[in-house]
Amino acid sequence: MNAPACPRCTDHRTATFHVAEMDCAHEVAILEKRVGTLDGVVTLDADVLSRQLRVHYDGATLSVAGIAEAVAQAGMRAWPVTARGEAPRAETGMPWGLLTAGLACVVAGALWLTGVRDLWVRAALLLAVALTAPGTLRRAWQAARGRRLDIHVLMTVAVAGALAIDEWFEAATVLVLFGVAQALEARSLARARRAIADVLDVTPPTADVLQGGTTRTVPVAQVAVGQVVSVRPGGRVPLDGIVAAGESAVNQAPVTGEAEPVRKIPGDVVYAGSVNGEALLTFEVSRVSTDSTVARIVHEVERAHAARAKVQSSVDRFAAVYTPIVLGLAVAMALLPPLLTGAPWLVWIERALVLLVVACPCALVIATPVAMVSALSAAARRGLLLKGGAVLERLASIRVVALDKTGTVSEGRPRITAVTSLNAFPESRAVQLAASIEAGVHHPLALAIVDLASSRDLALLPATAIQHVAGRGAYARVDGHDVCIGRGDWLATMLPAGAQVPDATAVLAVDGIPVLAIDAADHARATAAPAIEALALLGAEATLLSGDHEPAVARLASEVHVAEWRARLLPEDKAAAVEDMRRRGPVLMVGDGINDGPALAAASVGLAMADGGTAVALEAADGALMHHDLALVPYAIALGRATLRTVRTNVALALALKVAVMIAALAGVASLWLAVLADVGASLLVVALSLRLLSFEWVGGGRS
Ligand SMILES: Nc1ncnc2c1ncn2[C@@H]1O[C@H](COP(=O)(O)OP(=O)(O)OP(=O)(O)O)[C@@H](O)[C@H]1O
Ligand SMILES: [Zn+2]
Repeated sequence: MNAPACPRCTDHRTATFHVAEMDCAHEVAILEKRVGTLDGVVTLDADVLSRQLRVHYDGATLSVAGIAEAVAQAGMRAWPVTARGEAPRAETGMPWGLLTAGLACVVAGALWLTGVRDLWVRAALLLAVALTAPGTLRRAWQAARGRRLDIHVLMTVAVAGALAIDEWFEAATVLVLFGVAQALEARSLARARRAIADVLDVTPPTADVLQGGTTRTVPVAQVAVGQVVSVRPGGRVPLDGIVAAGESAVNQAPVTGEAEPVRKIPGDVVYAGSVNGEALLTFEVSRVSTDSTVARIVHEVERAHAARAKVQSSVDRFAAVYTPIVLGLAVAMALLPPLLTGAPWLVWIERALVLLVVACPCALVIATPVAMVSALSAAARRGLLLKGGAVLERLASIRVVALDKTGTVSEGRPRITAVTSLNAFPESRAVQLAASIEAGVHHPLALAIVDLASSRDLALLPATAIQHVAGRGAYARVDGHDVCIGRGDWLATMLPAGAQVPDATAVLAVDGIPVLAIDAADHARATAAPAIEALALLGAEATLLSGDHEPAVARLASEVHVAEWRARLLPEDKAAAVEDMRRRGPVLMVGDGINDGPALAAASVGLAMADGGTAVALEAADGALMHHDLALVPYAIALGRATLRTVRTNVALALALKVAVMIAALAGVASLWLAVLADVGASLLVVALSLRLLSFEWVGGGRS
């Protein structure tokens, strides 16, 4: 993987590690302090969900071993991850020790109830403690050595305290419950990771390469650009490429999210991860596997995981002060009542131990990343690529939506509706000259004008010195004349003062005299009107931005029921218009990312229509629509809101549970195992609620 250029390294490298102990905010904070400050480390991304640590460093001053060493000094172990998704330790398998310990607790309880006391009960409890304590003790020791205070240390202190005051039953049940909690949490997180990976992991591992008349099946990583690959009917396309032979309907939903299969004929682009339809296709590979569109999407989504949202940072900050405060409270609770009022020590120590367990902020910390990652994956599956939780967060607040007209709301395939000759210039000659320039220009209008000329059987004349001025028009020398075509106001500045330029989509001038007015119309996309209606349901007003002249913009606006529009904008005016709209609230701008880069950047959130993933669009914006479905615009806002709502619910639930246990502890009705149960419950609840976002659907209507 290429590291981004940065001035701080002479030898850029990026390494990814799996750190099994990194399951809470403490660990991340410690790693940031210990590893982040190492000589040669440029950036450090820690992802609690995948327990991965990504380090960008200067290979000249630091090595993978050096980083692993620093992690070890912090009391954790770092395993280098070589390929995506490869974790060194599977957290599955039957936890026999835990089951036996649980059974021992049940037996002890039963014996105690039936009146058998002391020896046997104690033996059963001892067995339970012996089976469960070592794991927790080892982790606590690692943490203590790295001067970290984590849940294992808290648990060890709590259990030691319980044993010290001769509460064997408490100690054993707490250890067993804690073991169950850890196992469940690991399992549900592993499930979350798998669910997310499944969404994104769509490319087959091998490709059928045609070489000298035979087909060889080789790993996709070994296929080079230019090789010819075949895909059987029903098979998955292994790499990005251009169809060389065959004709088939291809379902590219896994890549672009579009539901309908797309017909592919020779010359068309196919994307790795798409599913081939009814016929054999052969195609020439255009990108190596690590550079395919879907690989880039995965890369963006993975990078997005590390980009922290504001809520996440504030939750982490809160967790960082929460733990010491509750710990302080626990110490005060153990000491003050007995010292001040002479209350019995045992009672208050036991109550303080409960607080130690409540002090673990894990459920709070895990609340945000699981929700964010689930939402980002759900979006990616639908063809909406978002660059991180921060984007989701800003989407939630959107009040105004600016839509670029041509290519975004309209299909971007204008047809010429009228041509009017001016100053008695022959119309055919004018159309011929216009098409001769436009043949050398890349613009939707240019295509329409060339089409018009060919439908009238007008031959194109050679044009020299063609200049295209973005958002304005073009000029050239054609057949010995100075020919200029473009928007009226721009053309007026190119002509001798006082020239009469009519109002039209474009005007053609020959040797300084306007000779042809061209009117064009473009169809609205079928998805535009419903999307704008859905936006209204979400309380977001839509505004159309266009470089076209007023009548054309007004016509399209009324077709899709947009009350507000702005016409005759130059590309730089669009950015100013967005700035202006921001006074009314956060603005979402949707454009095609080519002429409207500045406007996308000026908006609170800029989404580009990437249509299969042009790199430009991905880089310029906060996200991209991988296919032309405007329904993704209201979906994005609804998803952002649902994500924030989930995060807030999660944090509130986790806090409420903890406060309830705290109050119960103060009142003396909470036991240690109840505290552990509340802690597990909170973590599991938070993960379960967040995973619901994986299947988030929004089609307009009540929710949100
Ligand atoms: N190649 C061209 N030929 C003729 N006119 C052009 C050309 N390029 C631009 N123009 C003129 O400049 C105007 C603005 O062009 P621009 O490409 O910025 O936007 P647009 O095609 O109108 O799309 P949008 O509605 O998204 O702004 C066009 O409406 C047209 O009048
Ligand atoms: Zn670097």
